[in-house]
Amino acid sequence: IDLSVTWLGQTMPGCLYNASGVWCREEDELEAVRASAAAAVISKSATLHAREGNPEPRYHRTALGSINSMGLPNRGFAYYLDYARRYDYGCGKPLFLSLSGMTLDDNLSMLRTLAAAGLPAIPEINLSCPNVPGKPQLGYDFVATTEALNAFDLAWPGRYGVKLPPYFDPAHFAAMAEILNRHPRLAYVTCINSIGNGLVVDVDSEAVTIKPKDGLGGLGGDYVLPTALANVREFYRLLPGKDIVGCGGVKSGREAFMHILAGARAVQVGTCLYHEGPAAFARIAAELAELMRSKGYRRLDDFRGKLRTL
Ligand SMILES: C=Cc1c(C(=O)O)[nH]c(=O)[nH]c1=O
Repeated sequence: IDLSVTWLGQTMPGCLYNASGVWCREEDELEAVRASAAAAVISKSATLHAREGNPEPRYHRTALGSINSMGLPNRGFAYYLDYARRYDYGCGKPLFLSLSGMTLDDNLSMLRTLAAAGLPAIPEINLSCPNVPGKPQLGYDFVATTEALNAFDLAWPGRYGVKLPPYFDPAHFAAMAEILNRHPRLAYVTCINSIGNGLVVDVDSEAVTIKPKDGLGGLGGDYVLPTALANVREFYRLLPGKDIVGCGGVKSGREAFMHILAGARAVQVGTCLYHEGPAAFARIAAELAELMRSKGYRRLDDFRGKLRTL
C-alpha cells in the first residue's frame, strides 16, 4: 500500500499532516510532528509580532469535537522563520509556514522576508481566522480577498497556498473559485478552517464553555466533517490544476479516505491530533492502508476524486 503524495514538485512519504494551529506553536511541537508518521509539517499561523492570544479558557472539547477561540497566540513570524532556516528539508517532509497577518501589509512584509530568505518552506496564507475580535474572516470578503491575492502574487515569487473558511452556498463556491483561478502560482487551497462562531452550552453550569467572545468559537471535529467534505469536493471540481488539502473531522482512516475520495491531495488532522498527539498519524495511516487493502486499492490515485454520485 502506497500512501505517498506527489505535489508541489516533491513527493512526501504519506498523506497526513497536522492542521495549522494544532501541535505546532512551539519548536518542540513542530519537531514532534516531523518525527512522527506525519508526512509534512505546518506551523501555527504567524503574525508579525508575537501574540498572547485570547484569555482562557479558550479551547473546549466535547463528545463531537472542539470549539476554540485561541485568538492567534503565536511566537511571531521571526520564530517560525528561524525554525524554517534550521529545518531538515532532506527528511522528505515539506514544511509549510502559515501566515495570518493582522493587516495585508503584515502579510506582505512576512512574504517578502520569507522570499528574501530563499528557503524551501512553502507559505500558506490564512484567509479564515475567525477568532480575533473585530477582524472578520478575509475569505468571506471577496473584494478584500481579490486585493490580497493580487498583492501576494507581487510579494511572493513562488508557489503558495491559502487556508479557506468553510463556504455553505454554491454561489459562494463559484465566486471564490472565480477569484482563486486567476492566480496560477496559488498551487493549493486547504479546506476547511474551523466553522466560525459556534456556541457550545454547558447545561449543568448553564454557561458557555470558553471565555472569549462570550463563548463564540470555531468548531472542529465530527461537527464539521460533512461541511469539510463538501468544500473539498466543490473546490476539487472548480479549481482545475490546483490541489485541495482536506481538513476537518479526520479521526480515523475512514474520514481520511472520505477526504481523498472527495478529491483531497493530502489530509490534515486537527482536533484529533490535539487530544491524541502525534501518535494519531501512524494509527490513521494504518487504518487508511487497511481500508484501501480491503477495497483492492494500492495507491491514493486509485480512488482520489472518484466519489460517486447517484
Ligand atoms: C489563525 C487563527 C485561528 C484560530 C485561533 O488562533 O483562534 N483558530 C482557528 O480555529 N482557526 C484559525 O485560523
